[in-house]
Amino acid sequence: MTDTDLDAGAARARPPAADIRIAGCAAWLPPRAAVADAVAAGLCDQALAETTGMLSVAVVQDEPAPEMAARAARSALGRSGSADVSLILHASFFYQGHDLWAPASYVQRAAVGNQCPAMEVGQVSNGGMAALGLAVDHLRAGPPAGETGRRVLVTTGDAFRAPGFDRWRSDSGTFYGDGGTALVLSSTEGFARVRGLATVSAPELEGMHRGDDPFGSGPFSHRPVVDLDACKKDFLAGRRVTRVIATSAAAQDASVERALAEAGVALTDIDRFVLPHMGRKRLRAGFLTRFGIPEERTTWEWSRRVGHLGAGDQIAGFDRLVTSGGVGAGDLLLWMSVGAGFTYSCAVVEVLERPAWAGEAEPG
Ligand SMILES: CCC(=O)NCCNC(=O)CCNC(=O)[C@H](O)C(C)(C)COP(=O)(O)O
Repeated sequence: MTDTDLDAGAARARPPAADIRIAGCAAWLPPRAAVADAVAAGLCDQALAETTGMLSVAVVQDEPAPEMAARAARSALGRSGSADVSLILHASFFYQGHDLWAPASYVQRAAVGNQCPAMEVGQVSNGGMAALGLAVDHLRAGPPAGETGRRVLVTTGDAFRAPGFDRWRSDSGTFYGDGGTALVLSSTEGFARVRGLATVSAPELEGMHRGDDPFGSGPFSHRPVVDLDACKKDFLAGRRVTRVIATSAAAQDASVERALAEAGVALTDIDRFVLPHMGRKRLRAGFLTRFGIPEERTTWEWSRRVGHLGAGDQIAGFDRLVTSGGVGAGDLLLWMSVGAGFTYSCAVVEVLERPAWAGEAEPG
């Protein structure tokens, strides 16, 4: 794909979002493990810890990933005032607890108990935003005859457990946390609304997360622990990293431009930024410096204590801002996301009112 194609893609801005609302949100996060303790235990390198600026990550003991998602879903549905949904989308990207099984159906049985379609969305770290995009398109299609409106439940859930994953070293520059998140979207009512949303792909970068590995015969057939640095080293060996960064930046810029255009706002109109839970070096390189975003206008002070929740960073960050009372009526939020592939999503969310349950967040 050439930049020209990307430009053409950027030019094909979607029609303005119908009035798609956010009716509920929640996150279920386990207790935190301090980075300093991981360094002291030799699990994490001191120098890397310093460049990331991370202070802790959420580490689950026993709960499976889909159970954390179901707990968040029950909370979000309760906050939304109804368990009525016409579609369930569950996004994740690591092991969900069984080799061949339907985690979205687990979430549906455990948290909803209805018969609507329930399916999984896989777009690695962009999975939550990809599910949001599919939900918005589903809601824009309008309710079937005789119905006044529709609602969609989006959940995410990941637990980055050993031995297959090393939350400190599998993807250096990003420390991984465990947790579940949930978002309830509605075509009729809610405390916030999606003003714009865009996703742009750069498939020429997909090799970065497989490197020179041949396709395997089963999980972990090349190495016992995920090692994204090894794949990235192979991928970059045959390429100019400046070209890789330029391709990545062009697609990310297109997603931001399209979302802002759909919302009819400028970057300078944004009040708060909900960003991926990467370490500070990556956050600066990919977001803060590139887009001139002040750190204090982001969720960093909180996300540096949570870690990268797989597909759930943006929903978790939004939930944090709402439940902590950090946002109110009229605030414009920009949700920004990137996933291996690569795919880049961006959403403009306007807070219409502070919901009655806002301010429930526990400290930290
Ligand atoms: C695998 C989980 C996932 O989907 N993560 C999101 C995609 N990964 C990233 O954005 C990682 C950070 N960025 C990159 O790797 C860039 O593309 C670079 C520019 C290739 C190298 O960045 P660095 O390793 O130096 O931080």
